[in-house]
Amino acid sequence: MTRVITLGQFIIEKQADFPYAKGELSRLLRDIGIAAKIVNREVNKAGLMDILGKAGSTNIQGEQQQKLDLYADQQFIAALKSGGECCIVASEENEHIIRLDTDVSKNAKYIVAIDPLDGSSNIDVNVPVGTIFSIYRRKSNEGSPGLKDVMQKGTEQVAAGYIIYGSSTMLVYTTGRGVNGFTLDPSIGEFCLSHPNMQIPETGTIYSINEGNYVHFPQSVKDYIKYCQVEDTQTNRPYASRYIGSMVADLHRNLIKGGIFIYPVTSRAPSGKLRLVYECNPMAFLIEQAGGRATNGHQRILELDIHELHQRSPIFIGSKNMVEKAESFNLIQPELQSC
Ligand SMILES: O=P(O)(O)OC[C@H]1O[C@](O)(COP(=O)(O)O)[C@@H](O)[C@@H]1O
Repeated sequence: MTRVITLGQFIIEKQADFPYAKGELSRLLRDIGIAAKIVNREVNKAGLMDILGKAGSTNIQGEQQQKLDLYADQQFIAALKSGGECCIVASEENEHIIRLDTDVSKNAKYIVAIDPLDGSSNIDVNVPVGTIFSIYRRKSNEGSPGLKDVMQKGTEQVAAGYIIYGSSTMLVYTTGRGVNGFTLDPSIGEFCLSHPNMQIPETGTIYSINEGNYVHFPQSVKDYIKYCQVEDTQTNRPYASRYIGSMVADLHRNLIKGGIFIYPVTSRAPSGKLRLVYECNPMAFLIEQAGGRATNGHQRILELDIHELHQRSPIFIGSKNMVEKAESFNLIQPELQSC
């Protein structure tokens, strides 16, 4: 009989990999797991609860906030606050950083950047949504931590991952030593190791991009889409077009099957749509740890400088060979691309 390894057990066992670890990161990952279970419970019965639909407010991105966006935001912040291992949260749903200044948290070592509910446009239609998280070690030793502790390059992340609320609920994360996936077993209320050492295939036959924006894409992106659609059995083309509209769900599929996910600049979104700090950086860290590649068309996402908390970036992410191929279409500096 195969041994069931729960997330908690796995985290403790892996703690030995970090000579300096005193359990804080383990406890922080545990807290994220707890909040994920609470959010999962509401997502699963969303149709029965007054939790679908708009909340009537907009976030800093000018997006209509969904009730579930706010619910998930509150649950993750509450779990991180009571856990005491996190001193600052940066969330898609909050314009400013949130200082968790309880007696315990204010001296905590870690910063969490989070997209509490990714794929908001899919909430009401029962299509998989997710949560994306990124963890940094606090830089400032004196005084209270601040924005500069959050505005670290993606290369500084100590851990990152996502939760996908789909046909099953999974938590997939990395601490810089590979990627592991855990499936929630509702009968015991535990995330159990189901996908050890996940590796994204070096190449694939799936491309994910919102082709509804085609007319707004730069010529180089249009050329790459055409390349994906050309008949060529040698290279298994045409590729299949798959786009769920939840970054977590599209990347989870590509992580398992191989593929490329693209959200480029467009004439309507000259810096792209997805947010660098809590969407692009955590997914780039995870996909790179699984053997893939993530760039803004020419520069590694993880090396991009952070100027603003809710900064956006174009992203080309997934199977290494496919991203390199896309880059060969002269995907030059985003701001220089004519749309
Ligand atoms: O509808 P579009 O423009 O294709 O955008 C879809 C993308 O936007 C997102 O929904 C953005 O995330 P949020 O739902 O967290 O705002 C991604 O999950 C998805 O990949």
